[in-house]
Amino acid sequence: MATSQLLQLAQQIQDLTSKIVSDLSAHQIPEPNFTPSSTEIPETPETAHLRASLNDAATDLLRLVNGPRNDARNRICTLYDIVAWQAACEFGFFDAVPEDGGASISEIAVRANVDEERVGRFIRILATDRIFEEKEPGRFWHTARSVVFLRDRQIRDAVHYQVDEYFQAAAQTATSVKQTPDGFTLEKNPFVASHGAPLFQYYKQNPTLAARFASAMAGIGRMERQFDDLKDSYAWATLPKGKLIDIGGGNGHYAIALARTYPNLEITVQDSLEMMAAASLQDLSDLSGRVSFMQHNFFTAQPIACASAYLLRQVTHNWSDEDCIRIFRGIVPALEKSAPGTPLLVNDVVLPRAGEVGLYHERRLRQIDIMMMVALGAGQRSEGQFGELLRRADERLKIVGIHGTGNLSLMEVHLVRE
Ligand SMILES: C[S@@+](CC[C@H](N)C(=O)[O-])C[C@H]1O[C@@H](n2cnc3c(N)ncnc32)[C@H](O)[C@@H]1O
Repeated sequence: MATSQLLQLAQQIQDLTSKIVSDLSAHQIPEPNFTPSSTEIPETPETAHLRASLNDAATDLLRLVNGPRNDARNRICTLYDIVAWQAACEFGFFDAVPEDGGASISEIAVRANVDEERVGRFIRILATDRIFEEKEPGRFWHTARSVVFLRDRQIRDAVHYQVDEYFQAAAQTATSVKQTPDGFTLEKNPFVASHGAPLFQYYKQNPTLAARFASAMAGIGRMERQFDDLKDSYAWATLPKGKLIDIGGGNGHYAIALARTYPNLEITVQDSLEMMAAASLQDLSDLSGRVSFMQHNFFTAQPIACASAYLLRQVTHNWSDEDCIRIFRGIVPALEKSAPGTPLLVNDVVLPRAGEVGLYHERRLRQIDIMMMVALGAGQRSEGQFGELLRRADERLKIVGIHGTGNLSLMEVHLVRE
């Protein structure tokens, strides 16, 4: 066993990498590489766990070897990596390079409608992160790390909305903290300081950006294994007859995926008029009407009673405690009219206690917590905080189970009647 901490970390990296390689080999899956034809390591709970441990070990090794000053220099300059991402998304660099065969800076500049000088600078910093490769001077090819954004619009949108409206908002954070000594709210937060309106109102005013946001939500879900986690974390196939109501379901991408996986499910997706417009662009002909859409404001009483279940996916983290209480209360009358034990399923991050999970995993959860603070003056919550909000909404609302193994948990809440 290695005696130095650096060698111990290197040994952990060796052991974890050997496990990954042997698992790939056992399943006859090729190792990933940087070429566009490379496949990714499949997303399973086991690979997610190995990856998190490897990230913890490799990042600690780099932190120690780089040292605090060198590491700080690298970190503060990631801001300029984001600037290059912003240009690449905004001006379509990913589409400007064909999948087979490269493109010169001048060709990319024409397609992107940006001058060659700036295109070259932006694309060269991306290439230092293996996003594009300059195989010949002035000529770039896709890599595995760039071609994904050419092939997958939703994944690109997931990057684009972050480096655009969210990045602008994030820059206002410290200023906004000084202006709000009592804390952030939906009306007073960095996003509002930057864009002049709360997030969902801003999207109401900008339908194109609203459609990009809906597409980004689907993309983010597929950047992790969120659908698989949702699919596997509840016995959807055994839900009794009746509608599953996906409250704040966006353009219905999760409802559609669930309905395609579970032929027993009939789902109504509720959201704003703008999201209904984005939803109507999708081809649902294979679902025989099992997914329907209705406009509904979740701050008003739930209009569908006697459902098989109610789902709130990635909704609560957008709202303050008081607003979450209003959302929960809106569902209570419908739960009262539904069969006893009808679940309210809250699918969101449940923050871990200190030391409960590795730093890599906790950091990813806390990044979203800060994102919610910046964008909505809201945040993620622990199990205790959720329990307290539910109790304040209605004493009878109780968490009866917490399911799932991924970043998001599925809390099963019942209206417990004596
Ligand atoms: C973070 S997104 C989550 C969407 C979807 N559930 C998912 O998991 O991808 C939050 C959703 O809440 C919707 N929303 C915001 N305010 C709402 C309201 N008052 N009534 C209904 N939906 C609302 C937004 O339009 C958005 O689609």
